[in-house]
Amino acid sequence: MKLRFAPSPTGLIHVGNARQAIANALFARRHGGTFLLRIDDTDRDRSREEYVEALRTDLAWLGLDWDEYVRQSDRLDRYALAIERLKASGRLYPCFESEQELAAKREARIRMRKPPIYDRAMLRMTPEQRAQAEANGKVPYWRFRLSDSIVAWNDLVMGRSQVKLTAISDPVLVRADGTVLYTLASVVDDIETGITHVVRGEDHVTNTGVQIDIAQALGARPDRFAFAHLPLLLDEGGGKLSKRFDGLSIRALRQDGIEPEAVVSYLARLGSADDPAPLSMDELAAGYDLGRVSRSAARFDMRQLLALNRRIMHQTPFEAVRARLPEGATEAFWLAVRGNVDMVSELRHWWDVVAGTIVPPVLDDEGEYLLRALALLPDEPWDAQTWKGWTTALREATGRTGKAVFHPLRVALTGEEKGPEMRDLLPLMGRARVAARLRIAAR
Ligand SMILES: Nc1ncnc2c1ncn2[C@@H]1O[C@H](COP(=O)(O)OP(=O)(O)OP(=O)(O)O)[C@@H](O)[C@H]1O
Repeated sequence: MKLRFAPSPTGLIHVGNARQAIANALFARRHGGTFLLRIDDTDRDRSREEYVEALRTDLAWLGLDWDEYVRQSDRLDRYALAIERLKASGRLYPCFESEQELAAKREARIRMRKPPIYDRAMLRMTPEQRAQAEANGKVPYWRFRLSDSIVAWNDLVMGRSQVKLTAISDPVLVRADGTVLYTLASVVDDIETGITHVVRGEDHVTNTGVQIDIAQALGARPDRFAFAHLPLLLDEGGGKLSKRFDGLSIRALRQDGIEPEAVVSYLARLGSADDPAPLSMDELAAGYDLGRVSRSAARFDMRQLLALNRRIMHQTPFEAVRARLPEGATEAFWLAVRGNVDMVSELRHWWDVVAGTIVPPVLDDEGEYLLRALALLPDEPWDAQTWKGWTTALREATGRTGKAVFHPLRVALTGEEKGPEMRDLLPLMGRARVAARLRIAAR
């Protein structure tokens, strides 16, 4: 078994693209198959080297290792052979119509209530007419003559699927400048690199019908590939994701401080019969089943991702995050705060609370209480019992109970209404810092 993820390097990959990469990687891992990363860079105008690097980095960050790596731009000679073969069998035919001519024909067909597909006029061109066109300086581009048939397959996600080829224009596979289009390059690669399962987005369903036809024209058996089309992922407003707006790019999530395990766990199960849970790649792969993926579009929900991220951080040991913590942060700090933040990037604030400077609020009505608290502040050394001892003494001295005891202290010392246990924060702050903040807040 062999699978591939085949992105075009035309922008930063987003969560929708990543969902396909994860589906391929997990399916391959589940069945002991091979996972190939293929860079579909035949479109020279839109492909950029920096995006090739970016997608390798982003996939590696997600923990998706590939067993093989292929670039379409390295395989142009293979496509040239396939082009010759299709020309020789008469399946590729030269075309000379300009964009304007095609647009005019389309409009005419719409007026005549005919489907606006290519009319195959060039297929009926005589050799003399072709010679005449070339003598006039025209260079042909090449279309593939589709079969007059319905192509059907058992989709591993969508179930029985079919594409009626007579309802589609014969696709252009070679441009006038001789460069090959993705539609052909992809088939040649899938055949020659031994791909068995093509798992990709629903946007490719029509392509699949066409590509099965091309594969057969190149000598492949009709059942050469198994197909799975996953529904597209939409943004929170139900809009389309795009590589050109990088709000939901993998890069942006990484820079925001989200854990890769959270992204993978979330995307692996989003829009499936299984609830997202914080699981390792092996655990996810063990139960991965394309049959459990829903057939309708799924929406990306940042709150769900953050909830998962929080759960993952809660389980993460100090050593695993150490390098990403603020400089000087200790294990005690990590254990105190990890259950109270959605992302590692929020830790900066809590590090300032315990080891740096914050601007504590002035608590107008609590001045007297805070000064009492200052007077009762125990001497160091401090430990996890210090908070209890201090607040018990305060309760007895002031007659206060419940929230009225703790809340003014929390706000004065952290500047926040909520947060990690004060019991854990207090020893990290130390007496001098606590005393200074009480004085400021009491003013
Ligand atoms: N919103 C989406 N949800 C799920 N999968 C998607 C989404 N958009 C693209 N894909 C899938 O991502 C994979 C990589 O495709 P590709 O690199 O062509 O992405 P693309 O976002 O469509 O980019 P481009 O605009 O450059 O064509 C394909 O399997 C494609 O079906």
